[in-house]
Amino acid sequence: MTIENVSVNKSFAGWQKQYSHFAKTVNCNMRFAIYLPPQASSGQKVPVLYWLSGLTCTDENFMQKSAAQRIAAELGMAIVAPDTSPRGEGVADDESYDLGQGAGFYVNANQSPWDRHYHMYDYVVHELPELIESMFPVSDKRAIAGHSMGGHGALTIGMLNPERYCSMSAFSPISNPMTCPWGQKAFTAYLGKDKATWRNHDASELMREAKQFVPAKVDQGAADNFLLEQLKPDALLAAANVSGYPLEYQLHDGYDHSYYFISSFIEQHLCFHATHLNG
Ligand SMILES: N[C@@H](CCC(=O)N[C@@H](CSC=O)C(=O)NCC(=O)O)C(=O)O
Repeated sequence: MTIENVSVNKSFAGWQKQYSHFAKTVNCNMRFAIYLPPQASSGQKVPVLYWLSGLTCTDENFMQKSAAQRIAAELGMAIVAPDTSPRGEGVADDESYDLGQGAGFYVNANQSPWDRHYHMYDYVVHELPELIESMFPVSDKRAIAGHSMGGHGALTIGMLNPERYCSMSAFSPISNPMTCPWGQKAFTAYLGKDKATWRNHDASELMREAKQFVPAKVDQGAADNFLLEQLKPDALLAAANVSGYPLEYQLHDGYDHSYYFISSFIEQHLCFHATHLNG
């Protein structure tokens, strides 16, 4: 396996790096960012938080805007942020911001033309952790978190793979994609019309049926302009109520959908994950 280093910056006595590599699950080159805390330079294998970003993002948004590095350095936690879709000239795309490149939705597409590259679920769950755990001084203790489309990805991937993740969290997740415009558009394109397949990638559906409980934390801004039409946290809360899922949920007055919200509460999320990764 070869990976190409794209950038290196020292940050809080650790290292912020970007790499590019050919990923067989998505059949194209992918870029990811990794923050390695100082503990990783002294021979210690550190646990990893996988961060999934939202629509229009790359591997860079979270690393540049969340202010997570200082806390990750203190906690001794690596953070890995993959891109949000396959990319490149030969990769299918759409003119809109909410489909195609930058909008992979963390599923395995089974519909043409998306099925040639859009296997973000397999990339995030299997290929990327395998690479990270073989090339960097990290342990196989994993947590997963994300924002909006990435919050949907983190919650669904966490619940579908309870044995692989110690904890999961989300900011402003698309909580019930089967019933919102972003989700319906992406699922129709990538997964076709069969709603049984959609259900397997809908956090509210999975939470309602959950039998194994991956520790979960969700934060939502009350002034988020996507709240009612796209995010639907009430569906997730209702589902948690049915299954008895111990979901930690907080609604925050005045906060919107932006990284200003994420950077205000990222410390709480990293501490939540550290408790479960080190427990
Ligand atoms: N029309 C907007 C919508 C894109 C947007 O708000 N993206 C969010 C995630 S939304 C759900 O997945 C985001 O994180 N943007 C990047 C950022 O750095 O803030 C647009 O095209 O901007």
